[in-house]
Amino acid sequence: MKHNYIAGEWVEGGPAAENINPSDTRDVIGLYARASQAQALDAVAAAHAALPKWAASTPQQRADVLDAVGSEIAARKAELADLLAREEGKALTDAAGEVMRAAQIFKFFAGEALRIPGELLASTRPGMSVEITREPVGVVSIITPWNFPIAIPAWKIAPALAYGNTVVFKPAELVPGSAWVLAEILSRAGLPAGAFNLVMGRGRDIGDTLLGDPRVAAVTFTGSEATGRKVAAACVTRPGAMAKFQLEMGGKNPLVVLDDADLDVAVNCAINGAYFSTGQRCTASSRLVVSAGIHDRFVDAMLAKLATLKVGDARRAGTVIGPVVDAQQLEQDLRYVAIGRDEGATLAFGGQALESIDGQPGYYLQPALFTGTSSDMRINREEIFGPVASVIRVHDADEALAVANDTEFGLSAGVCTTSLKMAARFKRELQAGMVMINAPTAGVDAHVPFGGRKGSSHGPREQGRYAAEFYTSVKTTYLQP
Ligand SMILES: NC(=O)C1=CN([C@@H]2O[C@H](COP(=O)(O)OP(=O)(O)OC[C@H]3O[C@@H](n4cnc5c(N)ncnc54)[C@H](OP(=O)(O)O)[C@@H]3O)[C@@H](O)[C@H]2O)C=CC1
Ligand SMILES: O=C(O)CCC(=O)C(=O)O
Repeated sequence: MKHNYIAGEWVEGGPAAENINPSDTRDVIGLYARASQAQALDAVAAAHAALPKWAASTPQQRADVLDAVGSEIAARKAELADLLAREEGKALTDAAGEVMRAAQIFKFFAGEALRIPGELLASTRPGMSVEITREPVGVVSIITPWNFPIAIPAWKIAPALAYGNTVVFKPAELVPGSAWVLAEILSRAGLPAGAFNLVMGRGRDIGDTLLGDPRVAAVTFTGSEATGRKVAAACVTRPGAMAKFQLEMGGKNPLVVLDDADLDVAVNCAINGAYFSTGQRCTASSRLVVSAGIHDRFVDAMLAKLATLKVGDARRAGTVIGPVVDAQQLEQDLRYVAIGRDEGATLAFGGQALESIDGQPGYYLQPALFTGTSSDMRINREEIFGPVASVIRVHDADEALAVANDTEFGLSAGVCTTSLKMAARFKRELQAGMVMINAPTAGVDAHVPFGGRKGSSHGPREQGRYAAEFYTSVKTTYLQP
């Protein structure tokens, strides 16, 4: 059994949870401990005790730790990609890309640790100077979802440590394997005991401690909107000081295809954005907003391409779309397929669950495409989080923009066009944190800000040097010599 890592020790105890392979549900990857509330409290206490030491570490010490972690992840790319594909169901090539992204994120923040910025300004008062510096926030609780089992933990843990904070990390219950390996790598990287702690276990069991303990100064969360709201409420209603918090939640991301788009580019963007990683990305293009002049050609080309996408075991060569992550998510996807039909949308492709492929029982779903949909349908308003996308036909660019922005979310939005003028207009007017022009709405660079507007995100951006806004506390010092 794999144990939790608290105060520099692998701590035995607690019930075990099975980690199941969604491509073959007979395959138990391993047993992982579920932390108790007492263990979560121990982890918070350990992070709190380690804070003075790690906060006082030099930029070079921090850079060395993060660089070593990045190097080891990269060196073990094939092994970690295989584990990730096996526990989450992402196709192996996508899993390998995610592992390398995690390695690059640690390397990036190794560099950032060496250039923590400050400012020196003249005061408005004679003889006075004003210095602006950044200090660690303190103990950070990191709560991550199952859909990016190593990249999302990396883009929260690496900046937290780079800026001198200590960490209590709770991965999603469904994917403890990648998190455990990451913790094992961190445990040998040169951190003081307690600076990094892993508590696997269910959010509903240990969440209260990770959010409510007054020694936790900040909480960073990625997951569903419903849980995000609970996290926010707990951070502001707890006794004593409120916790600083950052939330990355859902998306209902539009990809607009205008009449002048290059058809191949548009179809490739839509297929990648809507279906790769089994559509289980908060940046997925779940709404394809297509103008009338290209609509029929686009739909025909999508149907032809969909027929070529191989659904199967995530680790088998040739698989493009792996299984859905678990039975509950599959049920949710199928429920939305039924809702779409009931709402009068045409199911133009897929949407059927396949109980097994090549004799392997798994959570397989044929990617689904709805046509003839409208913006007010539930399938176009609620996050489905599976390989299910809808086409919304519009008359022109004005209507496309109105429909694209007609959502309570605002994470990513794309447009396919060959017109520079249209590209500039959509860049300006799309209400989203990230705009993709002739590129899929999903799949982002590791060194630039990530995050959204409206109901998708709350708090400062993640990633790139913008991560400093969340993981540091600004101090303004007035100095009169
Ligand atoms: N936008 C995004 O990036 C994502 C969106 N989703 C959406 O969320 C739906 C449900 O997926 P799910 O994984 O259950 O997402 P959740 O939002 O429930 O889980 C995200 C993380 O929060 C933890 N958590 C759950 N409850 C609490 C709590 N009360 N206090 C503290 N932490 C908590 C979870 O732990 P545990 O795993 O133990 O429950 C997990 O680590 C999906 O169907 C999808 O629609 C899911 C993943 C990512
Ligand atoms: O699209 C990406 O590269 C990142 C998506 C993501 O972070 C998410 O789905 O949670």
